[in-house]
Amino acid sequence: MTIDETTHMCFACSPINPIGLKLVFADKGDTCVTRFVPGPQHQGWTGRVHGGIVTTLLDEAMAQFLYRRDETAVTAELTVRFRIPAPVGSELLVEARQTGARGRLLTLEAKACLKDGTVVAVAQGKFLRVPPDALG
Ligand SMILES: CCCCC/C=C\C/C=C\C/C=C\C/C=C\CCCC(=O)SCCNC(=O)CCNC(=O)[C@H](O)C(C)(C)COP(=O)(O)OP(=O)(O)OC[C@H]1O[C@@H](n2cnc3c(N)ncnc32)[C@H](O)[C@@H]1OP(=O)(O)O
Repeated sequence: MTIDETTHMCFACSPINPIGLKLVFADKGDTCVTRFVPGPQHQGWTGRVHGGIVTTLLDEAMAQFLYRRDETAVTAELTVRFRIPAPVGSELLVEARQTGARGRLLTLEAKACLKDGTVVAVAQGKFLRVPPDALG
């Protein structure tokens, strides 16, 4: 599946979505990685990044892992454990890897860490393969 990079508006990864996170991904070994510095506009409780934003980072890293390997799949289930509050202004390193595949079901995990390696949040994701034309 090929996405038109000039028109897609994904909140997480589009370079042209004006309110998007504009994440850029790379493959590193058997993982897919990105970095993000959350700003004050991404907070929930004062000084802490909104959990939905952290969840978006984890979900998108897993989806990108699959997309970059020519899988067309959607998030069917997502579990996130928030270990510590993510501070606004501190870079988050996010990485995702695949943990299994059975029929249409693909399982992945992702984690978000601070630069010193402290784990902020971890996620388990289940993705279901769908026909490429189902994703527009
Ligand atoms: C890799 C994805 C593409 C990513 C592209 C990335 C970058 C490209 C650049 C730009 C693209 C722009 C945007 C990027 C977009 C998104 C990235 C983030 C990812 C998301 O944000 S994505 C949105 C949220 N997501 C949804 O919007 C899904 C809504 N939902 C559905 O679309 C259906 O619900 C579906 C398809 C999931 C299933 O529907 P269905 O009708 O096809 O299948 P059905 O329900 O019959 O299940 C069949 C068999 O799977 C089993 N099964 C089902 N669910 C299970 C579970 N959770 N655990 C264990 N087993 C499960 C059943 O038990 C059954 O098993 P059995 O066959 O044995 O009976």
